[in-house]
Order: sequence, then structure tokens, then C-alpha cells
Amino acid sequence: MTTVEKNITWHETSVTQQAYRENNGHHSGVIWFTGLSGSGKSSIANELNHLLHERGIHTYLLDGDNIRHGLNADLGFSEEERKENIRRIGEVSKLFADSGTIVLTAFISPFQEDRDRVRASLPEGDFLEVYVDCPILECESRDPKGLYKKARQGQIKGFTGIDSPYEAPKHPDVILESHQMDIKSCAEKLLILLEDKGWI
Ligand SMILES: Nc1ncnc2c1ncn2[C@@H]1O[C@H](COP(=O)(O)OS(=O)(=O)O)[C@@H](OP(=O)(O)O)[C@H]1O
Ligand SMILES: Nc1ncnc2c1ncn2[C@@H]1O[C@H](COP(=O)(O)OP(=O)(O)O)[C@@H](O)[C@H]1O
Repeated sequence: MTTVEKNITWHETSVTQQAYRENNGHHSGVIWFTGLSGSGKSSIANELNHLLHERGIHTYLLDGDNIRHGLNADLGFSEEERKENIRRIGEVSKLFADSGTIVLTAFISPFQEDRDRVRASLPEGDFLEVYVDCPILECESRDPKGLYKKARQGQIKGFTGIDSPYEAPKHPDVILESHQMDIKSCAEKLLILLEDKGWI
């Protein structure tokens, strides 16, 4: 993307991230789920969101399909469009983290470089990369939206894991093997991690 030069100035706000965090009584940051379609990103993120919400923690869940209905409705699935998708989600996530919220994101986000860019845009330790690791054969047998079937039949071109790449995280903060642990256990593992890290 090209950066257009504009006469704009950054304004500091009087209510700081620290002040929001103090009001909320917990840390804020980004819990970034990545994995193949059908690996369980949405299901696990939803469950964790629920567990956190029950505890009175300020959270928000950004989910791939939903964001592509609105903010990113103009984007398809070419490599460039996926990069732009993740760039925008990264920016939105930063705003949520800045507002004292724990934001959970559930996007395939297939490229390491794009995920690393979001991590680098946040203060050290405020980004947790969660790899929902599930063999493609298992994802394909789940096929909750019938998309693998369509991709195999050639009705969807450039489907992740079939004819579009997925780069597994090199150094994720957590790996959830969703073919071996159920949804609740995966979410509880993350809850313990957030406690250990002092986020909650
Ligand atoms: N070509 C292709 N490849 C992968 N996925 C596809 C494609 N076309 C549509 N879908 C549906 O879109 C969801 C993925 O959107 P994301 O925004 O998470 O993708 S990406 O991060 O930009 O790669 C994905 O949702 P999830 O199954 O929740 O991952 C699919 O439902
Ligand atoms: N351990 C697990 N973790 C997550 N999802 C699971 C698990 N076991 C079975 N599933 C099922 O797999 C499907 C995953 O779909 P979804 O959460 O939409 O994945 P994604 O967001 O990665 O596309 C759901 O139907 C869910 O019920």
C-alpha cells in the first residue's frame, strides 16, 4: 500500500490506555487466533469470550465472516486482499487494546509476515498468537460451512489449504490441538495463560 502524504497531526487523548485499564481492573491486548478454515478459531474464541465476559472482563470478538460483511466487504481472497484484510483488522484491534479492551480475533490470517506486522505494531507482550492446529483432513471432515466440498469440486478457487497457502506460525504463544482437545478445554487453557501472564 502506498502512503499518501497529508497534513495531519496525531492528537494525544487525556484519557490514556493506562487510565482505561485501571478503570476496567485488567490488562488489555490482542488474542490473535490463526488456523485453517474449520480448525475451530471461531468456536474457541467464542467460548473464551464467554468465559471472560462472565468474569466481568471487557472483551470484544472480531470474527472473519462478520468483518467481511461490513468493514471489509470490499475485499476478496487474493493474496493482496487477504493482506489488506489483516492490516485493517490489526489497526482495529489496536484501537480496542488502546480502549482497555481484550480483543479476540478469529481470522485465517495465512501469512506469517502479516501476523508479525500486527504483533510489532503493539507494545511487547500485548499480542498473543494462538495457533489453532488441526490437520486439514479433520477440518475437511468437519466442513461446517460446506466450503471444502465446494473447493474440491472447483466451485471456490484459491481456498486456503487446498490451492492457497497457509503458513503455520513459527513461534506461536500457544498451540491448541483442536483435534485432540475439546472446545471448552482449549478455552480454559487460554484462560489459565491469561491469568499466568497477569492480563486478568
Ligand atoms: N478462498 C477462501 N479461502 C479461505 N476462506 C474462505 C474462502 N472463501 C470464503 N472463505 C470464508 O471466509 C472465511 C475466511 O476469512 P478470513 O478473513 O479469516 O480470511 S483471511 O484471513 O483473509 O485469509 C472462512 O471462514 P472460517 O471458516 O471461519 O475460517 C470461510 O468461511
Ligand atoms: N476442539 C474443537 N475446537 C474447535 N472446534 C471444534 C472442536 N471439535 C469440534 N469442533 C467443531 O469444528 C467446527 C469448527 O468451526 P469454526 O469454529 O467455525 O472454525 P473456524 O473459525 O476456524 O473456521 C465447529 O463445527 C466446531 O463445533
